[in-house]
Amino acid sequence: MLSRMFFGTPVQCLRNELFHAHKRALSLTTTCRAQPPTKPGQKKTYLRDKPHMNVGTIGHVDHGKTTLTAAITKILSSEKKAEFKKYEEIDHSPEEKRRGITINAACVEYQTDKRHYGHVDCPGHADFIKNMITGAAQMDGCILVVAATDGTMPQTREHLLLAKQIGIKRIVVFVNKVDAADKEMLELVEMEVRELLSEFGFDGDNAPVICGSALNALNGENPELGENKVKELLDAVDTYIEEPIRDLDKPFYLPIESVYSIPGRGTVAGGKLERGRIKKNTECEIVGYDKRIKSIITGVEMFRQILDEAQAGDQIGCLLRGTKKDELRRGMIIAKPGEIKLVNKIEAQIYLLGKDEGGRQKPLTDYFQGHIFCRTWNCSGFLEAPGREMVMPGEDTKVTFTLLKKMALELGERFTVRDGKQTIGYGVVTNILDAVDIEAFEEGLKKIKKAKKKEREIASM
Ligand SMILES: Nc1nc2c(ncn2[C@@H]2O[C@H](COP(=O)(O)OP(=O)(O)OP(=O)(O)O)[C@@H](O)[C@H]2O)c(=O)[nH]1
Ligand SMILES: [Mg+2]
Repeated sequence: MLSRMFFGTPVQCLRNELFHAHKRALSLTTTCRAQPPTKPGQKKTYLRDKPHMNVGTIGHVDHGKTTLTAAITKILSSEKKAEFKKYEEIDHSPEEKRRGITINAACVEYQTDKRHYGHVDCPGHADFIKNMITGAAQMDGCILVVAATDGTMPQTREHLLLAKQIGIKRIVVFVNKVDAADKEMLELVEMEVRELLSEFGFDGDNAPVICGSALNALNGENPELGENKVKELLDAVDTYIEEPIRDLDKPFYLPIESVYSIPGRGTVAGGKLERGRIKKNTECEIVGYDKRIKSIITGVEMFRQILDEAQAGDQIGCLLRGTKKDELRRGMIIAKPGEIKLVNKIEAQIYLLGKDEGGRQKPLTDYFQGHIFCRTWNCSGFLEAPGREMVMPGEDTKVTFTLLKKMALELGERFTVRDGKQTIGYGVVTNILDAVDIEAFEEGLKKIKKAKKKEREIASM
């Protein structure tokens, strides 16, 4: 039934549309684990015979994350455990840009003997950190790529900080470009990476560090540095990155990562199911950015295959009945109706990064306007630090945040604070406060700012 709804016989063109839409939103690739379709044109059903995990490549710009991702799929494709994804297919295509979606973290699918993986290739440039936050938010563990020719760089640090902040516990390191590096540098780079891991609270002493060449692996050259090292890396990922305990028994909770529409069929929202299970024909509510929208999930898919039941940890697309694409946006949450409280005022403990950690030069004062990034959403808000004149870089303190929109935000959730393009701190929600009227708050704020200006003018007379 579902396959007919998604791909009924009159809709050959929609199959293509869905294929591209999936490629765009979830970049779904292989079908190697699927049960074969029973009728031509029918979609395959996902076969859940191994644990599914989400990993990805992080690291400084140009250190070889996309090359490594392509090399992994190439090597596993020879064992029919992946479909080879060329470098150009993984990197952000003009198609993606033409369709007007933000440059997205690409996701490929592969499997080892032990596990089935969704792998996010995060863009490395600082401008793309916003997308890195949403892409990385889906990972259970990461592969940190560090070029032996450069060693650790500013974005190596920033990605490690974000990885820590979104709760990643274990990281496997791939020291790349060994083919082009001075051999004496290798030991130094390995030491430097281990130190950096420890500095950010990872187990720098025991994290596996594999030194190789993604380019050699991709080009089928020099197997000692290429293919063999990529296999070693995959073994390390299989053994060192632990399977997270999934919250299967809680009500479902799906932060939306991407939204697209299939003409004539409906709207599909994609993302990682954080908690619970979803079956088709489940009632849901889509909440966030001041909105609550009722809908019914009429179909669920993962990697272009139908799911009888999605489980926490799965990277899925949900077909939503009667919901328009324009009503939805990345960052909203699909949840059980009535389950989610919309919040615009919180108390939080924040840590403001010091100057030497890439943070602000100046202290923060009351009513500083920053941007909060949490799960897949981001929203502007005003910070107040009760009882304090200012918060210095390098300090941690209790603050309140008033957000401009009502969002799904829970006690204990972690978030990043950014000032423009700069990450300036991170925090954890310690209390949910009653929602405030934002218009009245902004009016009040104008008056306070005016009064403060006057005070300064009088003081300088
Ligand atoms: N010599 C050598 N070059 C490599 C290796 N891996 C990647 N490169 C080259 O390094 C450049 C950057 O590689 P990418 O894979 O695009 O790097 P990236 O980390 O994905 O870059 P961003 O996504 O822009 O951050 C390309 O020219 C690659 O061909 C390697 O193992 N050896
Ligand atoms: Mg890349």
